[in-house]
Amino acid sequence: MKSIYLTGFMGAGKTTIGEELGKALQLPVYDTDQLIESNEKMTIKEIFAQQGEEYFRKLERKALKELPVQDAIITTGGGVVLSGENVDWMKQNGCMVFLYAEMDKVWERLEKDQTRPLIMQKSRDEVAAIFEMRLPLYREAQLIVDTTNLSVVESVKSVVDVVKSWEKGQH
Ligand SMILES: Nc1ncnc2c1ncn2[C@@H]1O[C@H](COP(=O)(O)OP(=O)(O)O)[C@@H](O)[C@H]1O
Ligand SMILES: O=C(O)C1=C[C@@H](OP(=O)(O)O)[C@@H](O)[C@H](O)C1
Ligand SMILES: [Mg+2]
Repeated sequence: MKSIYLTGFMGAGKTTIGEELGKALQLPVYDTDQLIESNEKMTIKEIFAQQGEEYFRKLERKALKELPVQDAIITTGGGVVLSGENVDWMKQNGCMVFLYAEMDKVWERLEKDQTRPLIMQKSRDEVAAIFEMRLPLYREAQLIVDTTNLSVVESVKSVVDVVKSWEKGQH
């Protein structure tokens, strides 16, 4: 089976839902941010601070391509869609899923977060502008799941359902 790529804005729950999805489908889970942090021996926050966002995006493009395109769950960072090359890669090699959560929900979860450089010290309006700018990029996904009012368990179930029916249509 083709790998499942979870995409969506920061705080949508990609990393959390991906872990549980891996257990449900008995597939290994890889998170691009975690791969980058372990390769670089630095946190995402340190990479942004010391090397800048452009450098991080280069590492992100490389990490995405190193991960298996078969039989895996890949959880991505929210900005992976900023590269059209990444979007093409996910859609051509696997199944790109957009985990949507409303801006209010995202803000509630991340307002106090100190690990995400693009959220830290930003106002709600500034984060909302990034959110709006990215929405059309996430909508490129083959599948969309609205997790705004779902628990992690319910989100996993929804992703399993939509992916299973998508797979049937592939044959
Ligand atoms: N469905 C959910 N319900 C409640 N909290 C959630 C849900 N999904 C994620 N969270 C919480 O939101 C925060 C961000 O989740 P995370 O998985 O890191 O998101 P992402 O990888 O998309 O940025 C975490 O604290 C996580 O526990
Ligand atoms: O949206 C973004 O540009 C980013 C999202 C983060 O991942 P999460 O979406 O898992 O928070 C991480 O890759 C980095 O801080 C940049
Ligand atoms: Mg994450």
